Amino acid sequence: MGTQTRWLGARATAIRVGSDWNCYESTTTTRTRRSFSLCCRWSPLTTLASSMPYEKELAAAKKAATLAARLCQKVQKALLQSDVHSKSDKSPVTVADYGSQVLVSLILERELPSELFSLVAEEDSGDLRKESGQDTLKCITELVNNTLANEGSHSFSTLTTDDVLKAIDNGKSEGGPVGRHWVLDPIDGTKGFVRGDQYAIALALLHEGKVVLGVLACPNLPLATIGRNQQNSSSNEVGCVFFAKVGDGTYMQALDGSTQTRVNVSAVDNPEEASFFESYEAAHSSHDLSSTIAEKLGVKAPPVRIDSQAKYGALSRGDGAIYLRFPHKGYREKIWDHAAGCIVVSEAGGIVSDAAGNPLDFSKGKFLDVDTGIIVTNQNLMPSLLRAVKESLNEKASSL
Ligand SMILES: Nc1ncnc2c1ncn2[C@@H]1O[C@H](COP(=O)(O)OS(=O)(=O)O)[C@@H](OP(=O)(O)O)[C@H]1O
Ligand SMILES: [Mg+2]
Repeated sequence: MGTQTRWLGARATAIRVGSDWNCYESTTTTRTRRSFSLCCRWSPLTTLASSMPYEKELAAAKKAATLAARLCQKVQKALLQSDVHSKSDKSPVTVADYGSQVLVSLILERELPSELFSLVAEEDSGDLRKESGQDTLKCITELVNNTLANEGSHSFSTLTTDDVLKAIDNGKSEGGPVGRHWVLDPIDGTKGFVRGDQYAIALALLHEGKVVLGVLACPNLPLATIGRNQQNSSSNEVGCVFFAKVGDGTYMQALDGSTQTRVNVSAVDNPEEASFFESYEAAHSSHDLSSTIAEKLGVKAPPVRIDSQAKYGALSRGDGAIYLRFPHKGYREKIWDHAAGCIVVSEAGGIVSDAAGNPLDFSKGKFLDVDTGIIVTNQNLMPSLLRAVKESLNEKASSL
């Protein structure tokens, strides 16, 4: 099928590529692509479905994150200490972090060919371009080629090391308030990944500074539940994908592709019945402060500590009702550590805010300017949680 064009008036053009109609709005300064749904009166129903807002983008993001998760699973199984390299900030980074970023970058570009592609991602190719990085680069290239071949992605010819470097460097975008930007943490919770614990492939799309879709692939997260009720669960199956797009709710399915189920945050309104998540690593979030807040609020259960945005996924399906994150002074949160988790929780009915109750602002580039910390809970508990946070922070400040 060829490309067809229809003029919709002075400012808009609908272009059909294959079976999809897309709407392009022209202004004097920009030409932005918009999803095209009910206004497309001549579209057949099948076309209408595929042009629902962000539908194609969500399908591409799920495909990319799932394939990246396969690669990560393979590496985590085989992980030996010698596979762990050190970035300049000394955090462990493995071939899987890079490999995951390559796959997501290639798949998004391949699946959404008409997009102006912008990706804000955690890894860069600097270390791999050095003499000392050549063996790692070869290893990543082989890993990505094997993953693509095993998953039957015949549409990719064998990648060279240069293709791999280019795909990694696709992630150099700075983001910002204008246009569309994909946001990727190829392995969120690298320390958990290296430890054999929880991690996530976290992918989100920003449109005009707002998160409009998010996918969290959590290869080690139990399908049933984690935390307080885990011991009652009958299934040992692990591997979940959470996904959400704006206005459409949050869904979860097994990483191996079971039917999707809609999920909702816990409706608990009594803090005594609530449990809370926090970072596994005390260096990433003050466990002391969380425990003061939880005590003030009346939470009885001990904290559930898991790595990565798997915390947002677990909270979106009601495994726990609260997530507290208080990084130590001077740390600046990155958008890729929260964008996907944020929409997964908010579309499931939860609230994500900074410690002062302000929504997170993803429009400022790579960093989030958060006031003190990030708190997540349901609508019922948020007012009392905000009070407990405020009191605890005041007490902490006056004790210094
Ligand atoms: N000092 C400090 N303070 C706060 N946060 C930090 C800090 N250092 C790192 N990070 C970021 O934390 C990401 C890991 O997520 P979590 O903190 O939720 O998980 S963990 O339990 O601590 O592993 C982790 O994500 P990845 O780097 O993708 O693993 C970091 O972006
Ligand atoms: Mg991260």
